[in-house]
Amino acid sequence: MPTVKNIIVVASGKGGVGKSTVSANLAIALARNGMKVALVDADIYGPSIPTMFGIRDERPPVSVLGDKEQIIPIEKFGVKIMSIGFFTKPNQGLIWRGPMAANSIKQLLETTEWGDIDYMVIDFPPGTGDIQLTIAQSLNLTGAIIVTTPQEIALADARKAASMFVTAGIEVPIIGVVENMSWFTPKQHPTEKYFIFGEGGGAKLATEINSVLLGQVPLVMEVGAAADKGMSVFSQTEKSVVTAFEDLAEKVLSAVEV
Ligand SMILES: Nc1ncnc2c1ncn2[C@@H]1O[C@H](COP(=O)(O)OP(=O)(O)OP(=O)(O)O)[C@@H](O)[C@H]1O
Repeated sequence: MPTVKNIIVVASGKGGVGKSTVSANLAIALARNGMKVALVDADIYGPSIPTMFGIRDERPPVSVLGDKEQIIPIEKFGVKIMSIGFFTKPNQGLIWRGPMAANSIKQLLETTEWGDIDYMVIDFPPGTGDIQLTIAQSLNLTGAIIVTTPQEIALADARKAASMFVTAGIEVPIIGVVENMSWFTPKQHPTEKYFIFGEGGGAKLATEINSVLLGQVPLVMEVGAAADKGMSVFSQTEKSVVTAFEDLAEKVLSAVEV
């Protein structure tokens, strides 16, 4: 993909820790900074990006140039989006084996007409399977962001995901760790923080893997509601999450220059 300057993968060990939420809102935040941004949903067995962007029923058009067919990504909130979810029936899971799934992602990336892109964010499936390995080995990745909740069981899996990137032959720099669902602040008690999943886990992981903590995203009910309705968190009244993603984008912009 010669027109794509930087490819950043967002990975986690455990599922459900907020990897897609971080991928989606990081992409939107980078676009709000004037960057040309693409978002690839590589979470092939549970693609949630189309729902999060409210584009689940859309089908990307195909452009034909001579004998070459290219898929045009769907654009929303300033981000060019591609997902295997556009090509599957809702409620129907994929039952592909790893190599087939990995190849379909590769093909999807190669046949999409991206245009000039400053940052491509790839939302990885959780864990360290064939898809992650194939993408890490075949694309020239700029770096990886590890998402975790502060909970020890999430951290244990996040360590494994991080170790994949430092394995010989893969060697993708880890840009940093994002701790999601860091605390909960009830509306009635705006000065209080409840550390539901524990405290300091993201920072601990960052130190262990010789990296940095890029940010902490609080647990906010509207985040889940916005995802279900296909709304950006940036349209919310709850500013703590907006600030968290703006800060994250700033850190990524200074760590990975265009
Ligand atoms: N900070 C947050 N506050 C409230 N809800 C959140 C937050 N982050 C994520 N969620 C919600 O938690 C659920 C899981 O998030 P998400 O889909 O981003 O996780 P994931 O790690 O990508 O999961 P998987 O890879 O297993 O599909 C979603 O319903 C999402 O809206």
